[in-house]
Amino acid sequence: MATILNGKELAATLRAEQTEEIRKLAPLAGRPPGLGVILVGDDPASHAYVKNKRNACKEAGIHAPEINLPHDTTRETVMEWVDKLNADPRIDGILVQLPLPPHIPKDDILLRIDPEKDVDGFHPINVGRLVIGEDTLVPCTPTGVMTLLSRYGIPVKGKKAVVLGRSLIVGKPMALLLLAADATVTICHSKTANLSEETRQADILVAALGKPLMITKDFVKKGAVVIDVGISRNDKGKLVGDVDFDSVEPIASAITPVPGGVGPMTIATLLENTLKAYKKRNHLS
Ligand SMILES: NC(=O)C1=CN([C@@H]2O[C@H](COP(=O)(O)OP(=O)(O)OC[C@H]3O[C@@H](n4cnc5c(N)ncnc54)[C@H](OP(=O)(O)O)[C@@H]3O)[C@@H](O)[C@H]2O)C=CC1
Ligand SMILES: Nc1nc(=O)c2c([nH]1)NC[C@@H]1CN(c3ccc(C(=O)N[C@@H](CCC(=O)O)C(=O)O)cc3)C=[N+]21
Repeated sequence: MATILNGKELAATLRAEQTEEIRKLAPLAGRPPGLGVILVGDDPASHAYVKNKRNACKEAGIHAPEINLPHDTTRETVMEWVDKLNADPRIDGILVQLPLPPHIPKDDILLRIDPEKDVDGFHPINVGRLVIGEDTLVPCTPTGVMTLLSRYGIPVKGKKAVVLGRSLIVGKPMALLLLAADATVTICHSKTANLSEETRQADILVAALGKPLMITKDFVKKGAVVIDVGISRNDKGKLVGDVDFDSVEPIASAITPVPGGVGPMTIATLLENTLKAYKKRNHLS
């Protein structure tokens, strides 16, 4: 019987802490924190994420204007909106929802965001700072995973961690954070020769593939900690992760559910990063 790592519950606890902190800081700064969100097109998964963010910001007292742009918006228009949010003194964080439509080059947009407002941690300056080991804004999902591990008292130092996936948004920063926490880290991807041979070595296994239920018990060492980042919808429209929870849970020592695991921690961390940028910009401790 594995410990279920309840991200939903922990995220609610973190949000309560954030709400309290914002209540104390807003009078000192003369305004609440601000998070500007740019959403291009009408990808339903993106809208669901934005809706959850909206509710979390409202609850915590974060000013969170949303810029909804049609699918056929030009690169220049998105750039102009980024410039406006960069220049807006009430805005501490900027999030451009990914994926962008194919005609808008993602790298150009991410490069335009002021690194001090880059609450997603995707700007090359912030990626570089993370690699160097400087304190900076770090991508929300992997940071949320580290918070989940630490709040549940799961040791990372000296453990063998295997990360499945190497994206900018999850896999790569996840591997860097585990490395910074003194794990021995292996990163696997679609060209990895023998995936289950690698994953069966893992004390901590993080799946961020986007392949529904691919990770069965055959990929998992007994007693491993299993973190499921994947979010897909099955044919009934239900959310499922990359991990086959029913087969893996009996042999794992701890495991995250989907939904209710990593997803809510991503949103709690987005608020945390917004708070971090707000405090820095206002010279509050
Ligand atoms: N819970 C949350 O808060 C979040 C969840 N997600 C979810 O996490 C998942 C991953 O997202 P993201 O990182 O953006 O996805 P990407 O598609 O950008 O990356 C997927 C990675 O998995 C690798 N991969 C795919 N198939 C296989 C395979 N069969 N064997 C080995 N490696 C494979 C790819 O390898 P290669 O590089 O070789 O192509 C790639 O590195 C998605 O389900 C997404 O919805 C994402 C962000 C936040
Ligand atoms: N610039 C940018 N930054 C991101 O961080 C980013 C992004 N673009 N694009 C899309 C992915 C995906 N992502 C999710 C975060 C939380 C949930 C989440 O809260 N999930 C809930 C359930 C949500 C529901 O019920 O629909 C859960 O897992 O329990 C889902 C998905 C962030 N991403």
